Amino acid sequence: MIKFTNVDKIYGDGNKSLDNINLGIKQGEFVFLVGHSGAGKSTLLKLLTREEKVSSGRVSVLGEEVTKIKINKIHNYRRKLGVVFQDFKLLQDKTVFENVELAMRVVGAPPKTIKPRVMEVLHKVGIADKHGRYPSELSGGECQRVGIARAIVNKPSIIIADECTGNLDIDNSVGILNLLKEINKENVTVIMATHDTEILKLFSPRVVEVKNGKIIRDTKRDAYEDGV
Ligand SMILES: Nc1ncnc2c1ncn2[C@@H]1O[C@H](COP(=O)(O)OP(=O)(O)OP(=O)(O)O)[C@@H](O)[C@H]1O
Repeated sequence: MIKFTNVDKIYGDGNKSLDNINLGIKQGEFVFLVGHSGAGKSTLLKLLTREEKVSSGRVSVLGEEVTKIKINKIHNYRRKLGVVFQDFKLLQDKTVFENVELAMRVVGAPPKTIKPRVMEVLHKVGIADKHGRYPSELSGGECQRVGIARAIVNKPSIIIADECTGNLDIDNSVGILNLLKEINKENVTVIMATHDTEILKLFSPRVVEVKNGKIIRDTKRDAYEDGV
């Protein structure tokens, strides 16, 4: 469960980037976050990852109040999240396998579990045959598959994807979306910020629209008002 309660975010310039956000997301939901550039989508996601802190209000994730997590405990909290980036953020001097492997090493996974798990997720995202390649030897769609493999390898409860199809053509975007849908079936919450209205037509998840820091549309709000 993710819950934003009366959340405001004001950056140093004094403008309200988020204005009284109230939003509840149940475990296992797939939510598209949409809105024009500068609407506040990334800011909302950064409050979840604790890259930014709220100015007022509360954000709770999986029973934890995110703003209250001490700095030395943030890495533990972030293990519950898998983050997928628009620009992939792969290490160029490491192979596909090594990029995903590193995500397991940094959380101290038992060494003998690493290889089988990395290969398992590379199979899942359809890129196992390219495990020895470097990112420069992959297409954009393939790079994003590696990005997703890295995000899921530690079995997060929540996937946060900020414009993760932003650098891809429509075919590759559909492939990535289908992959996220598959992952979502395993009760992983997926929150995906996107500009891409074509993608929204492909299936009907919950759509939350942000404008000038406020939620102006939530296709499932009625259904959730009582529960959250
Ligand atoms: N670090 C920052 N310092 C000051 N203002 C910021 C900062 N980050 C974002 N903003 C402002 O907050 C508002 C919301 O930005 P945000 O990046 O959340 O929008 P967005 O909806 O993700 O846009 P885009 O689709 O272009 O990525 C904008 O007015 C932006 O200029």
